[in-house]
Amino acid sequence: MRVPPVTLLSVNLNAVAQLRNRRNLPWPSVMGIARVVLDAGASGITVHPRPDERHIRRTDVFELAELLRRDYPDREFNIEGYPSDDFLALIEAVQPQQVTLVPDDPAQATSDHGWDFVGQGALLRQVIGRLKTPGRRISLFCDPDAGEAGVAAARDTGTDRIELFTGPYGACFDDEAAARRELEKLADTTRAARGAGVGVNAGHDLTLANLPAFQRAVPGIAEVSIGHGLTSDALLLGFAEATRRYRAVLES
Ligand SMILES: CC(=O)[C@@H](O)[C@H](O)COP(=O)(O)O
Ligand SMILES: NCC(=O)COP(=O)(O)O
Repeated sequence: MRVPPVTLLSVNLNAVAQLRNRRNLPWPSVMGIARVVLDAGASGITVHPRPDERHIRRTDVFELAELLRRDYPDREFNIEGYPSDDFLALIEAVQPQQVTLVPDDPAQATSDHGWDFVGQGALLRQVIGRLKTPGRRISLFCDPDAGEAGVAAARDTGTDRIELFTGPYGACFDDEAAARRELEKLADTTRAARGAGVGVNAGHDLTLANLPAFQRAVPGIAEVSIGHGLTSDALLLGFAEATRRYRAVLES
């Protein structure tokens, strides 16, 4: 598979929506921050609307889709979630360019594992058959140690890409040896995926501190989606500067 020229940055706005939802007020504005990060060069916007609307609301999803379509037609909308009936209907109404399917149950605090591609293969094949259109790619959340067997089972679902779950790597911020071991798993799974013709995205707990080593050790990533870390940096730097710094790492 051809090496992507540069790893793209999709900014996840869940954390911005979560801050807004502390009050029944419209700020910080999810749409306003979307504009700032897109103007600073983000290649797209990611959201993971959860059933309880604890952060991103259904209305945000429609407004962001309209913003991207109207003012940023060259950028992508990536919507993540478990393929419930409500989620599938939302995707069909909004028509994003990428859908990332994640095996979360509704009560889950955050995403913490990838799909069982064998055990849930039938479900995934059926959902992907329904969601995949010429203008839309599908990505499946994937454990870092999926390896060749996992990737082969993922490919059999018909997915275009996998998204590596980088949470365990992010959790090694104070343990270099453990971080190296996580990077090896991520690199092995990426090699296997690319060898099988499956594209690779990555995300969860990536930060300005851990992204450079990830970039060096795991080449060939098409896109990273980053929210929590970038939002934390933006509290100090502002969203435009934070976006530029993440892009600079990805383009170095
Ligand atoms: C699919 C994934 O990796 C998650 O990182 C997700 O987008 C984050 O969800 P929360 O913002 O709800 O923790
Ligand atoms: N798919 C991962 C994502 O969108 C962002 O996760 P995080 O940076 O908020 O951990």
